[in-house]
Amino acid sequence: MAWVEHAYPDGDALAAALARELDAAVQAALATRGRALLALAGGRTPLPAYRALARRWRDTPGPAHIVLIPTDERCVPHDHPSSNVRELREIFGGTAVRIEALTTHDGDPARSERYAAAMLAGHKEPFDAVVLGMGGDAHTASLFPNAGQLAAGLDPSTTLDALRIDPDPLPVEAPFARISLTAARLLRTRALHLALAGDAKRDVLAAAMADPDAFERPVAAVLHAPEATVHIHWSP
Ligand SMILES: O=C1O[C@H](COP(=O)(O)O)[C@@H](O)[C@H](O)[C@H]1O
Repeated sequence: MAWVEHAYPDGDALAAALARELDAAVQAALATRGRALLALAGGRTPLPAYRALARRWRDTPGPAHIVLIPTDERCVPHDHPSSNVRELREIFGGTAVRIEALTTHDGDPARSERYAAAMLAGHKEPFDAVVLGMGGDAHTASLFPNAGQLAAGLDPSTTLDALRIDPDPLPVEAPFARISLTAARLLRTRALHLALAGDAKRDVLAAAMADPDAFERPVAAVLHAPEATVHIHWSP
């Protein structure tokens, strides 16, 4: 386990730096393997970085063979305001990337869980980069503390790439079942970034750094994973 902490004066600086990191990971993957695979968190914090990345890719022709997968998704229809895949499709519109959903178009949780398993079976290679966010309750992706499926989502030896998670209680701002990549799948990556903003989240992060109990604070599962180097990007 290792952490590299990057503090920025503001969200714009965080976005620019994270976009540069992701672009570099993608360009290296394209140069060596001819394709790139990223997993991208939902939520508000990383969106400016994705917009900066999309601008780069619109300005530079030819970044094809790039696949983007959400780290987690709310079980809502794809045109719903809370849909992470809708957000990614809007942001990366006009670029040559392919965006895979973790859910069926109608967002049905049971069908979506099966759909995600089948889709991810076609993407078994390590991610070139993963971007995680973190909630105020220390959830990451949709690995929520207290969810009935959390143990399965945290199991380091699981063969599952993704699973349904029912947050308990449901978050008021997005009260939906989720499909989340498992911690094991998230950790199968060449680069791991955690983006967060504000003093409150910095305090939650500090608690998770000090205590490896991932049932209490699921983000601890990646912070304390034996082989992982987590790049932590923070701005006020
Ligand atoms: O529910 C979610 O929240 C977290 C954090 O989001 P933010 O808006 O506080 O940045 C996010 O990482 C996760 O992907 C998302 O589904």
